[in-house]
Amino acid sequence: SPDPSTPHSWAGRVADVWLFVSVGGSQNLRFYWNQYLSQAHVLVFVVDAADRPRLPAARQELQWLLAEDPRLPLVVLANKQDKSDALSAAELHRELALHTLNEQRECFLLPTSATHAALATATSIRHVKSLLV
Ligand SMILES: Nc1nc2c(ncn2[C@@H]2O[C@H](COP(=O)(O)OP(=O)(O)OP(=O)(O)O)[C@@H](O)[C@H]2O)c(=O)[nH]1
Repeated sequence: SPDPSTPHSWAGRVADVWLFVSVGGSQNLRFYWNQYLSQAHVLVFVVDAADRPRLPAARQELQWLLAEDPRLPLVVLANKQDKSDALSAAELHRELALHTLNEQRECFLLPTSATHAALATATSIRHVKSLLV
């Protein structure tokens, strides 16, 4: 059985458990988003990079969320990269105005795809999730 006096004890590892909470993006759920922020260690914001008409709304929602916590690290996933009309990570960086974030904020922007075909690739959204938690 694990020795609780060692730094690698089972008891120590319990404290490292991560909880990944996926909160829906539909309009009626956005009201609750900020309630998760106070206990969050990182915000993962998944954007449909192929849905150009809704990018201004995504930018606004993201900026509102970030205003709640100036230090919360941010990971933006530029999802649906399998679609030919998807914006690249660089284009999404511009559309979401990520250059306007304060310099203390850690921000990572990653191209992802959540399709079955992408599961085996480096940009699989599942791969990114396993890197994070
Ligand atoms: N082509 C493609 N379709 C995707 C990808 N990710 C999600 N979809 C599709 O997009 C649609 C919406 O996906 P959801 O996962 O329900 O979207 P969501 O925004 O997480 O939904 P909520 O959690 O309710 O906000 C579904 O039909 C998915 O199959 C992707 O990377 N590529």
